Amino acid sequence: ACSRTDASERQGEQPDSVSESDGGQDSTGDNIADMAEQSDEQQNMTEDTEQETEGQGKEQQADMDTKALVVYFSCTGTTRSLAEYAAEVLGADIYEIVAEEPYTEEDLAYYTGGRADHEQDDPNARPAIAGNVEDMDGYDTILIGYPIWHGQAPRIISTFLESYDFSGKTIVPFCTSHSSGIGSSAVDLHALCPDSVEWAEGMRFEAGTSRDTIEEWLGNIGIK
Ligand SMILES: Cc1cc2nc3c(=O)[nH]c(=O)nc-3n(C[C@H](O)[C@H](O)[C@H](O)COP(=O)(O)O)c2cc1C
Repeated sequence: ACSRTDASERQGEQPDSVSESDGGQDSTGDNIADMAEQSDEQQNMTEDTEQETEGQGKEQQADMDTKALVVYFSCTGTTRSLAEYAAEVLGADIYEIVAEEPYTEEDLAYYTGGRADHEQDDPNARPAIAGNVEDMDGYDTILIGYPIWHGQAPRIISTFLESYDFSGKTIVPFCTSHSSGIGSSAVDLHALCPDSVEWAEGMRFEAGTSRDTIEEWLGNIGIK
């Protein structure tokens, strides 16, 4: 399931539409070294666009300066698809949270007293992450996607949120689940970040949610 090998193998399997988006090919935790290069490209594009729209109002200009990063954790690919759609729609970079110790199928079998069950039972569990986001300062909007595990975000999301300084940034949580709603899973993450973080309301999607639905959601919450 969630292994590093799987993650690197997957790179070759991604649809063309994903590799066209800025940073869409960065699906592994280890493989974001070229993000800085991509961000330069994106910066140039932003400047060009700004010149074209000069005089159309400051508010619009402010929107264009926003740089988003789509972060996700996904063991069986459900959340990944949605994260890829979001990155595509926003032209954003994408970063996969990869566990240092990959989750095996056995680890993920819930209600068996396995690894995932244990972690979710312990609010202080902080599974280690392999790799990191190199230039978190360069992003002002962070989308974070996760599967619901026993009504909550997987504890590795807590590890991620405690690993960076998100002061002054906007965080947009979204999740997938078998049937549960988002519940308190997103709001429970707020305490892990500084008060100056602006949290968007979290959103739960079902497996197989379309790109159009993701695009509509991003429009509705005003980040697209
Ligand atoms: C350990 C574990 C706990 C889960 N707990 C719930 C749950 O409480 N409610 C629910 O609807 N689905 C639950 N699921 C199902 C996942 O939320 C769902 O399959 C999700 O879409 C998987 O996302 P992924 O493919 O991106 O990993 C759980 C799955 C695992 C592995």
